[in-house]
Amino acid sequence: MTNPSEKYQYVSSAKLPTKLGKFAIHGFVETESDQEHVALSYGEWQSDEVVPIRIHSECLTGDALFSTRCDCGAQLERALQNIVEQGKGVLLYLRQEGRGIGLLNKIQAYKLQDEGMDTVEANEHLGFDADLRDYTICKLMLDKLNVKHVNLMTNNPKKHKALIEMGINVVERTPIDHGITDDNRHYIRTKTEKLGHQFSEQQLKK
Ligand SMILES: Nc1nc2c(ncn2[C@@H]2O[C@H](COP(=O)(O)OP(=O)(O)OP(=O)(O)O)[C@@H](O)[C@H]2O)c(=O)[nH]1
Ligand SMILES: [Zn+2]
Repeated sequence: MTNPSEKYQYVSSAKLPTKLGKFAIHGFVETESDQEHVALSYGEWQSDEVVPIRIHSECLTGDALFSTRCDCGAQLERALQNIVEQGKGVLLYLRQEGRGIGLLNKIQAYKLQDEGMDTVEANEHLGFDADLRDYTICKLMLDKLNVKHVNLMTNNPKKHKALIEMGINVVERTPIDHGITDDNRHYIRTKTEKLGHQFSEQQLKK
């Protein structure tokens, strides 16, 4: 098995003041593809402390353009707020747009959804698996930030499993069920029924 540190490199860090608080930003690159990823960190910790973390997959439409087709923008904001409220934490922002199919393919998938398919059917119609994401780089990012024990903010059991397999101690999982709207209720139900995300019926009815 290839050592993750040969596939990915840490590049640099800088201050990142935001409207939510004063973070630092850390840049990483996949050496073969030149794909760039970033981590945001807030506060300080020792390696034996449990650190709240969010692994967030890029969603240009939701994160930056206020789309309510999905819950990404609300989850991103809530995760950063949680980190600031707890005084420490890390956001791994992975450039895996469209669950790994890329932005323009995601827009093609959206069109198919406008015509009646769900997110999984649309991906498959375009010739992709439902979810192409790879979380290997998280290990290098967390090692670099001295994080070994985490409280993971997610509803996605695949992220939980991936961290455990790479030797990260997932002490706790915090659900992140913000941003459910009438526009994305069907999208979230598909995630629950076909991709294994953990939303309760009560959350889906909100
Ligand atoms: N292919 C595809 N990707 C989508 C679609 N809607 C959102 N995405 C992408 O889905 C990714 C977010 O994944 P989600 O399944 O919403 O959530 P998650 O990251 O698995 O789980 P959480 O940690 O609970 O948020 C982002 O990369 C989005 O760009 C869609 O309709 N089709
Ligand atoms: Zn999204």
